Amino acid sequence: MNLSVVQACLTETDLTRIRRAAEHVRDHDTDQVLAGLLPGLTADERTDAARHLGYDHTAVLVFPASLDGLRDELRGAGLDPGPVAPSVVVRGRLARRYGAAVGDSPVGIVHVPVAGRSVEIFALPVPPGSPLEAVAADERATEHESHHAFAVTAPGRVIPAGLRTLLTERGGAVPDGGGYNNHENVTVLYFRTAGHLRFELRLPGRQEPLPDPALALLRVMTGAWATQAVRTMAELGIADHLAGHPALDTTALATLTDTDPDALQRLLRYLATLGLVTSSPDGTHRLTALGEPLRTGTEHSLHPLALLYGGPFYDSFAGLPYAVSTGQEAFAQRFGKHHFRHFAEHPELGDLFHRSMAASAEMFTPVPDLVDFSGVRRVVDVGGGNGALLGRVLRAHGHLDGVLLERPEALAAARSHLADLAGRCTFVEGDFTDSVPADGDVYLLSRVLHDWDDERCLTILRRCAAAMREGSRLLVVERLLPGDTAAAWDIHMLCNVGGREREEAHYGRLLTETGFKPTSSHPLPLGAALLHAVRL
Ligand SMILES: C[S@@+](CC[C@H](N)C(=O)[O-])C[C@H]1O[C@@H](n2cnc3c(N)ncnc32)[C@H](O)[C@@H]1O
Repeated sequence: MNLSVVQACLTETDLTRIRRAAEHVRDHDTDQVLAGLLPGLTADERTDAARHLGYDHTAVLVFPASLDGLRDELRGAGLDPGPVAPSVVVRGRLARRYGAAVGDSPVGIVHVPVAGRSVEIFALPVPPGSPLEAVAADERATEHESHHAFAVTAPGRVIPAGLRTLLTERGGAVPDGGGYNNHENVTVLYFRTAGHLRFELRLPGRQEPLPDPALALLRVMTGAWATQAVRTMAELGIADHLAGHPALDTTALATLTDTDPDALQRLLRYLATLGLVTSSPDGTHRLTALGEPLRTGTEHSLHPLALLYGGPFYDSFAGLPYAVSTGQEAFAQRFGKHHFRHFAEHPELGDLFHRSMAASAEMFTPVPDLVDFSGVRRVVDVGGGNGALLGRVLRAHGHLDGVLLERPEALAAARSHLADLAGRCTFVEGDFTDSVPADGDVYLLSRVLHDWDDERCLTILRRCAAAMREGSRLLVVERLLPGDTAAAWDIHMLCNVGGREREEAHYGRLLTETGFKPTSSHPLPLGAALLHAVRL
């Protein structure tokens, strides 16, 4: 009987890959590994993350002729390997990738300590001449199993959940499976990065697995269903009914809303998954904090926005591919004209638009205190809408008077909103691309420039500059890129309005080119900012 055993026989290529992994572990700290994997994270975000997780190991899959003698060979290469154990996870992944080719081949796992961390070596035995040589060649080329691993040090669920959100939503990592390992009492979660690298998060104890990426994508894909469910909730006045009658059951709500009880029950079940209502086991429903702004008549009600985004702007959003292909707004293609003209011809839509703009007027709250209005007599609001901003400024500073320039159809809403300021406010019907009222000390341009392309913005700003005295001030309110909110509204501008959201520096260039000096900026609620400029 031949008692000789096949020796491990690591190839020079695999030994080099192991040495490289060891060098990486030795030469990189947590921040550097995070930066390499997720370049989208800011330095501050990496620093925050590194408070709760540490770079733990780097893994590499190698292909010795046999698992026997593997530790000796690694010792011969100057490493100090621990015992070889079977790896069920990597074996399973290889079997799924290569099917029968992997057959019953075992996969070993051995840890080699390096500088307080380790290299995790997976070994799939590939005897000379075996069909697994093709698997080895493919895996060496693709490095599917190579990854870096971080150990989360924070206990509990709150910080691990926050880390997962940071890595996926800010870092762009995509969840790639994982599970609970009861031998080590750790939950291992795998991720892929935009650059096709893999990493692993080792969390203490048993943690909820991340949603399957396909499920997460389905949730994104069906966002239109959520928009329509919210619009239906708004149209039926469900928030008002639930707020007015605590603990309504479906039958009672169906009577109040004149709806089919079964269909209403199904809508409420979906709205509950969106977090807008909660339903008790006794069959009654309640409004949640998220659903609360859908009530009508409250100070910052979002009810009109739910109707606008679920109504005309929803119809035109179906034309987003057209807008992206042509750079033209889809609203005009869908309704035959620019939205300001379309709304002017449909007063009920115009009214809805102005009430919708007022719905986000919360962003104006700090403005009266952020600006020094001493020495100011007149404030001119250019394209002032229903006067939500001008009204706030005039009510906070009794010595000011105001002028509001608007399109004719918008002035009625402004007159009604500013009725209490009648003696102090003048309403001017006009077109800001023709001229702007003179004789103001401070000019407001709130959410106007984002409606237009650069060329039209330059015209509007030139008309302002022409009307303004040297040294008078211009205040611009806009959402600023970069930022998730501005990125979303930028697509809305592209598709529905024909304008765009911009970075602060972009507004700076437009202002400088038209005779202004940008001086400062302040963040406002709802992702907006107040930009100050002086007329030179
Ligand atoms: C997005 S709204 C902003 C309204 C208001 N400033 C605010 O922040 O709530 C833009 C406003 O510009 C007005 N507008 C559009 N074209 C205009 C024009 N050519 N001349 C004057 N106002 C115009 C619209 O009627 C609309 O009220």
